[in-house]
Amino acid sequence: MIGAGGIGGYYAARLARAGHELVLTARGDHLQALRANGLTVDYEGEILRESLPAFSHSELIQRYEADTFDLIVIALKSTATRAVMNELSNWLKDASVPILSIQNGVDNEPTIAEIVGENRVLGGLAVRIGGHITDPGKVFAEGVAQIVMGAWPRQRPDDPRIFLLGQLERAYTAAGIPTTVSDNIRYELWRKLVINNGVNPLSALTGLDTRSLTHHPEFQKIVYGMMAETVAASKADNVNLGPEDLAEMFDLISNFNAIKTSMLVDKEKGRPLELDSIAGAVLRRCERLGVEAPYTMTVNALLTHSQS
Ligand SMILES: NC(=O)C1=CN([C@@H]2O[C@H](COP(=O)(O)OP(=O)(O)OC[C@H]3O[C@@H](n4cnc5c(N)ncnc54)[C@H](OP(=O)(O)O)[C@@H]3O)[C@@H](O)[C@H]2O)C=CC1
Ligand SMILES: CC(C)(CO)C(=O)C(=O)O
Repeated sequence: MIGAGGIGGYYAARLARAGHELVLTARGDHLQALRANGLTVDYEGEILRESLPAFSHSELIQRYEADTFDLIVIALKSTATRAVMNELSNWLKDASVPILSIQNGVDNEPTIAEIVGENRVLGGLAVRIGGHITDPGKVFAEGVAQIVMGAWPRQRPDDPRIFLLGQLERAYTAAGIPTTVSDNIRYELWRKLVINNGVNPLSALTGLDTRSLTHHPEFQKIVYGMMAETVAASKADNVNLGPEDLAEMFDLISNFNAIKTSMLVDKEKGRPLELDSIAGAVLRRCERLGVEAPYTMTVNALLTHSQS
C-alpha cells in the first residue's frame, strides 16, 4: 500500500484483518508511529489494530523486488503521484506486478501507465468513504467504504486482467470492503470527479462539510453548477456523462454522511491541495472544448488566491 494515509490505511487494515499480507509506505511522523506502535483505525466505533511492515519508498526498493507483491495499490494524494512514480520507476519497470490506483482524479492512471504501460494498470476509486490521519499512526474512517476497480482505460473482451480483477473483487469483498469491477473504469472515475469537483474545492474554501454545502440554499447551487461543468468536461475524454449522472451524483453526495472532504483536511493541515487534479482537470478540458466553466473557474481562483 503506497501512501497508507486516511484511505490507504483504512483499506490496508481491513485486508490485514482478513489475513492478507501487506507492506505499507508512508513518511515522517506517521511512518515512525506505524513502525513503533502499528496502525490503528477507528472505523465507526470499531477499532482495528494491525502491526504491519512500514517503510519509506527508498527502503521499500532496497528490501523488496517489486514482483514480491501480487498487487501494488497507490493511495497517495494526486499531487504526489508523478513524483512517487518517478521515484519507483526503475523498480517497477523491470517487474510485471499490476498497479491499482484508488485516488481521486482522472489523470493518475495515465501517469502510472507512462511508467509501466497500460496493460499493468488497474483504475480505481474509493467510494462513500471519508477518512484521514488523526494522529501519527492513527486513522479515522467512516462510510460504506467501497472500491470500484477496472482495467485501465477500459476492459477489452479478451483482457488478461479480467481474472485478476475477479480475484480482487472476491478477496476485497470477503475482507469487508464492498468491491465491484467495472468494464469502463474511466467512466466511473469521471462520475467520482463530478462529486469531487462539486464539493472538495468549495469545502476547502468555506470550511463546510459535504452535507452543509449540499443543503445550503446558495452553496448547493454552486455545488450543482460545478458538477454540471464536470459533466460537460467529460466529453473531452470521450466519456460523455449525461444529466442522469449529474442528478445521481448530486443525490449521492447530498444523502451521504456529513463528510469533511480530503481537500478541507489538507487545507487545515497546510498541505498541498488536489486542486489541479480536480478543478484544474475540469478547467483544462472545458477550455479545450470551448465551454465556459464559471463556477469552477471562480472557486478555483478564490482557493488558489487564499493559498498564496
Ligand atoms: N480522505 C478521504 O475521505 C477520501 C480521499 N480520497 C482520495 O484518496 C486518495 C488518498 O487520500 P487520503 O488517504 O486522504 O490522503 P492522505 O494524505 O491521508 O494519505 C496519503 C499518504 O501518503 C503519504 N505520502 C505522500 N507523498 C509521499 C511521498 N512522496 N513519500 C511517502 N509518503 C507519501 C502521505 O504522507 P504526508 O501526510 O506526509 O503527506 C500520507 O501518509 C486521494 O486521491 C484522495 O482524494 C477518496 C475518497 C475519500
Ligand atoms: C467527497 C468525498 C468524501 C467523497 O467520497 C471524497 O472523495 C473526498 O473527501 O475526497
